[in-house]
Amino acid sequence: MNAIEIRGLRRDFPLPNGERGALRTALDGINLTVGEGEVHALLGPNGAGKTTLCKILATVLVPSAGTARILGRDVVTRLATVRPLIGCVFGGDRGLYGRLSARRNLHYWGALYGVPGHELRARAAELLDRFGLTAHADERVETFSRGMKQRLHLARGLMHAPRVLLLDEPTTGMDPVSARDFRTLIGELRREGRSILLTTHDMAEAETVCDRATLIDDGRILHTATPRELGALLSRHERIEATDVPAQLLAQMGTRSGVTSVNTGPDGITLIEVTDQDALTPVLRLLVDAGVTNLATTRPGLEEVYLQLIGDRGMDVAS
Ligand SMILES: Nc1ncnc2c1ncn2[C@@H]1O[C@H](COP(=O)(O)OP(=O)(O)OP(=O)(O)O)[C@@H](O)[C@H]1O
Repeated sequence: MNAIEIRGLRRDFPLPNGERGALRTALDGINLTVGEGEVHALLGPNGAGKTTLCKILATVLVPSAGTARILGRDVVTRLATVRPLIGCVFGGDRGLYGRLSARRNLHYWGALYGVPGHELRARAAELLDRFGLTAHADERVETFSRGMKQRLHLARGLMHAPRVLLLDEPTTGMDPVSARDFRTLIGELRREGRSILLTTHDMAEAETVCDRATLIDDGRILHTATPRELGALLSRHERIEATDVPAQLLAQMGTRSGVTSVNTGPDGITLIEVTDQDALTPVLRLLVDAGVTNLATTRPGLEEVYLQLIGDRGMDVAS
């Protein structure tokens, strides 16, 4: 059974200042499957429809058409059975009570999600520890930094140990160390068998943590594939990065069949593109025979694919 199964999903909103009956289509016939135990990244520019999709899966918004199922249960018709299966982290200030302590917030949400009374304390303490919040556990949440609130959001989403996690930009506002810890956490959650749908603007994050990624733009899916397959979409070429390549060899390299380009940047790194795997091995051998040991083969990463397919609208490319 799939963790998430979406068929022909559509969501229209009335245009805020539009004519009566005028609609904006936020999701336009989405089909998407997330397997059990899969970490799936949803990538797209501002306004692409990511949050709308997460909200429908979280049962807080109904679709205009189409269906969405969580572990086989329809999110509209079987709402009560879906809710205990999902943990949602939407960030921002919603969902946390500023005047309560972090611990009391977790007790409150755990109780709401049906965690038995005798387990609440232990579960909250474990999660506070896991997210580095134990030292502040009894302080009011309104005194927390944005990053601390974001970590508390994650803890809240895990209180009832949901099988499916919906994370909408979970690392926004986190410092780099917390963001790195977050990636480790995703790995742990995957090993526990949980399935995760994660929206992010951070390509490096998506590339490191996800099994597959879906690129979404203007309410439509452009591609779903592993980061490596997406890289291959852009280029059938293999690339070699090498440093300290002798000038004579560089000249020789440029005339070899199967080599499409040779460029050395100001940092001294030479990028050699070859047509396919067959052309790769002899070029690598030439480099090694010439004493070049600092070598790596690469394919375009998610960020390059994203920029090529979608452009830099709403994209955090600096990270
Ligand atoms: N309640 C609403 N009423 C009207 N239009 C809405 C509503 N919610 C979303 N939209 C519109 O639907 C489209 C998709 O919005 P959504 O928030 O899902 O995008 P997103 O991909 O999450 O963007 P971001 O990366 O900025 O969070 C946008 O054009 C948005 O303006």
